[in-house]
Amino acid sequence: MIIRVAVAAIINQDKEVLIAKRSKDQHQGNKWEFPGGKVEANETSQEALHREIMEELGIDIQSSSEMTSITHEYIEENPDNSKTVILDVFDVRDWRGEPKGVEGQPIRWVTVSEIDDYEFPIANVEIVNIIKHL
Ligand SMILES: Nc1nc2c([nH]c(=O)n2[C@@H]2O[C@H](COP(=O)(O)OP(=O)(O)OP(=O)(O)O)[C@@H](O)[C@H]2O)c(=O)[nH]1
Ligand SMILES: [Mg+2]
Repeated sequence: MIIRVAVAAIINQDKEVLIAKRSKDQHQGNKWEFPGGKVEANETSQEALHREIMEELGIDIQSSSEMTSITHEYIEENPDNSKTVILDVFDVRDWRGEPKGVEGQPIRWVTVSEIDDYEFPIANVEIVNIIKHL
């Protein structure tokens, strides 16, 4: 199974990035993530980004730019549960509204020097590296 995912590196004027905690029942549960979700059929990654960020954080992205795209294969003990994710990552600096954990998920603004204190899915290593060097 291959799934395409649109994710946002939302960066504020203090150069902090917004992270959210995945619930324990989700894939890669209890880890921190960059908000976003699966791209649906008949939707571009950017459209999915805007939709997911409104659903999860209640903010309206005004502009976004492509940051990177990462392909990662999660291999599970049960091969039926293995999946390849393609993360289309966007740099977001401009939005309307105040981000909230609409789905009850904890959210946090973190600085580059704090980011290593948080555990992310392995596929996110490259994203974290890019953010550190912005
Ligand atoms: N949102 C998000 N998903 C990530 C990240 N890194 C990463 O490997 N993923 C993987 O991407 C996949 C899809 O993300 P998701 O669970 O947010 O999808 P979604 O919002 O549509 O969720 P849903 O299926 O509950 O409706 C998951 O398997 C998740 O583990 C990340 O930083 N952010
Ligand atoms: Mg999601």
